[in-house]
Amino acid sequence: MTALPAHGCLRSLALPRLWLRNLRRTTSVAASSLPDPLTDEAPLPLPSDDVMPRSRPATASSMYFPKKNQTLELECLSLAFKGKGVCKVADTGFVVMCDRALPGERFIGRVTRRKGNYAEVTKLETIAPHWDIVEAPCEYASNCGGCKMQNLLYEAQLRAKEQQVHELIVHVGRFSKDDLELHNLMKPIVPCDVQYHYRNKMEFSFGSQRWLPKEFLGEKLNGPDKYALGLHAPGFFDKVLDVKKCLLQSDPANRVLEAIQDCWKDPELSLSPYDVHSHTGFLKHLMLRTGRDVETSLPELMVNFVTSSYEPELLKPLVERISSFPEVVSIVNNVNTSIGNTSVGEKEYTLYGKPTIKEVLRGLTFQISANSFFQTNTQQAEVLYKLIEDCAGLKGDGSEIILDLFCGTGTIGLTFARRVKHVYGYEVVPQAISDARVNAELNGICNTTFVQGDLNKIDENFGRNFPKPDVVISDPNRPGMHMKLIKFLLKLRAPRIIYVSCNPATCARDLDYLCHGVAERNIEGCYELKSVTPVDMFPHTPHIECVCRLELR
Ligand SMILES: C[S@@+](CC[C@H](N)C(=O)[O-])C[C@H]1O[C@@H](n2cnc3c(N)ncnc32)[C@H](O)[C@@H]1O
Repeated sequence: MTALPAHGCLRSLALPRLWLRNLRRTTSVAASSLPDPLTDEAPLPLPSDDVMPRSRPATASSMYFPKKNQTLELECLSLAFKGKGVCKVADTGFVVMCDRALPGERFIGRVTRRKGNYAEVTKLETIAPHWDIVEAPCEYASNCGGCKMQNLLYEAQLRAKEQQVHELIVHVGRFSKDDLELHNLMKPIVPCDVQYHYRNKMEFSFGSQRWLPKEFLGEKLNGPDKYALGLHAPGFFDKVLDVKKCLLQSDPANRVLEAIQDCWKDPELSLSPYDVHSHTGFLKHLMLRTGRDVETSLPELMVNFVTSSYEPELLKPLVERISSFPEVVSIVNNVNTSIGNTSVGEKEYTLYGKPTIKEVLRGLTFQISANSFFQTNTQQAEVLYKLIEDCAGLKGDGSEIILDLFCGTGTIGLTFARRVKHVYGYEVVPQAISDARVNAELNGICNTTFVQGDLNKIDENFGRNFPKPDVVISDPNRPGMHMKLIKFLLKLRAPRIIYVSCNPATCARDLDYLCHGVAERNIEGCYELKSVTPVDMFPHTPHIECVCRLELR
């Protein structure tokens, strides 16, 4: 594993700084459905999807505002969260955000939306390519919503991610630049050594409206040719880009995808994709999970068909075909009768083989069911967990208590269990908790307690069922921690918190609360931020993971 230099990359900080300046307390930024850390109820004043500009100093450019549909010549300066390019309108300095624009690129864009004091544009034509251009190896790269950065040199992707985290820690987390430099808080981003075929889980959608790239728009599609199995076209919930292969998943998973693509549209099978408008049709999603046979270390696959009703006879031809692949050890059917787009079924049926697959992480064996959370990049999860363990600084004498918040299937806590006295894990998904208990048993670990519960709804009794922890691991999903949990942690005063985050914006906000408090609520922070290490878990995508170490002051 090699690490890149931390700050050799901050070549375009000036512009993002402008639009991040007033972000932290804004309420008028892009709509967010996040829980509110301030009021416990209202939405959080932080954008979840985008980190958007709110106010800029009055300059000549602030007098300028482009009209909807206007075409502009633009230059991309940096990447913002979710991989959108932060761009400047030539001559005015006005800021626009553009999907798929990359730093250094000059292009013509059309204004699609005005939002507060900035605009969103769609790229029409590149005038001069971005710095660090490379050829994207995937044939779908320019149209697929999955990997937006495949044509950006990997080192440049890392620099952009590192820069984003740095910006958010300074401007949302309110850690001064001097503090950061002084204490050398910001660690270099940890790259991902394997940049393709790293995902152990992919979820494809069946769609009745195949999405066609611009160049094929004139083509007339009839009957099953209109159907698609693949990834949603960016910005469309109802249009699906038909894909035969995805370079992010394993080779066996690609062989299964190809086999299903080969036959599912055959009219003789009478299979129909679910239509999200009319709410008719059968096939909703195809989830492919790759695990490992613990004896042979060879890949083993779970195929999960998500359907709108339980009709195993309809799935039989597909099941027969894919069960002939030696790697396929589990075929399940999640039946979801709701009109929503979720892949979790109200009921799950095993159509072939076992209901679960296994994977090995940090020397432990984990059982994974169709709907349980498991780190999606197993190889990089090894790196992530090692980093978490290093940050936790365990004594290793079996005396310490660990509180593992948002524990999923218990993977982090379980990998610590042999070195500590006891692990207490909390998680909202009941199936993940039962998997965590099975995982403890599977590995002969007896010093863990996993409890199902919603950490957004804790009350004053929370904390009575476990002793004061020496180390808290908190690994929330994208909305970050609820204010109730932040208040609890500030009262608990555990000596160390390791905050693991997949959303650097909410991470920076929560670090701010834990360290600086919330003045308007009379809440005092009591932690000191010791380090922030970005980790690239998902090359070619805008996602960034961070591991942060906090010590009680
Ligand atoms: C990023 S995952 C981390 C899982 C685990 N730490 C791991 O490394 O595999 C976040 C977990 O938080 C759980 N979660 C989300 N909201 C929650 C809530 N309000 N209360 C408790 N758990 C929650 C999710 O189900 C998911 O398992």
